[in-house]
Amino acid sequence: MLIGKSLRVTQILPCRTPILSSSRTKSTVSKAESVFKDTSSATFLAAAGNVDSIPSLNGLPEVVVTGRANAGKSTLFNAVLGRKTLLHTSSKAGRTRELNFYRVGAEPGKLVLVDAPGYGARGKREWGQLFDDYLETRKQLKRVYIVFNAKHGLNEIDSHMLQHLSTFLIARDGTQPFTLQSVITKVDLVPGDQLAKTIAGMKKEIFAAAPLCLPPILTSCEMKPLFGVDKVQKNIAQACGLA
Ligand SMILES: Nc1nc2c(ncn2[C@@H]2O[C@H](COP(=O)(O)OP(=O)(O)OP(=O)(O)O)[C@@H](O)[C@H]2O)c(=O)[nH]1
Ligand SMILES: [Mg+2]
Repeated sequence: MLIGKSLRVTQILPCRTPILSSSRTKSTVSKAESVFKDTSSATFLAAAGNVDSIPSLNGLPEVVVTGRANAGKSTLFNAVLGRKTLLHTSSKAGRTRELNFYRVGAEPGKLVLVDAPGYGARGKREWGQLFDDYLETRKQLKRVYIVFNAKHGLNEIDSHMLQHLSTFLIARDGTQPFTLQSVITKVDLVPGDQLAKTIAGMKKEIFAAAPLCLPPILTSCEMKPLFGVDKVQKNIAQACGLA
């Protein structure tokens, strides 16, 4: 509990920061930018539909994304990679059906992004089992990103997922095998005058369900320029020990 509180305090935006302002600074972002700079080298490596087909990939540091179907997971990782169509996206929920592994950087690579099928009404039980098997066995996993759609907020299934993920966060020996980071995407779909209240409500629900979850990064992959994607890049690089 204490760990969660201290992490939260250090990451919350200063109260005078407008909710959609960019706090980007050259010195803090540059290392992370260099990790994702060579957009053309990002490569699809493998897909896994069951635990036996999860590739080993030489232990490169890895992060995975989860969230309700159609929350914008694949779109977010495309934006992080600086690509439009490397990951398949769709306006219909249920597009991603396997764990898909993408290498960042030229061979041998700097880190691996893993896209996952969504949960919820359009999810499938076997996808949930695959995700749990992955979490339980993946030694190089550094951080799980859980994505919420700003327009839809959290529902009961999201809260259950946060509670479920929390059970993986502290190992029996007291160490933390990986961390959990929330991301709120599609902020462009919430009217400006409702955004602060919407985000405050979502934060409350996230922390109620998962006190150890890191406070949300706000993003939009529709705004031009992209909003918050540089923060996600930096966050991934840090989680992987590269910034
Ligand atoms: N307005 C808006 N639409 C977005 C944003 N991000 C994604 N979308 C749209 O949301 C829809 C779903 O995006 P995906 O990235 O396929 O969502 P997903 O979570 O990977 O979905 P599944 O693989 O089906 O679980 C697509 O039509 C995207 O264009 C955003 O920031 N703003
Ligand atoms: Mg997807």
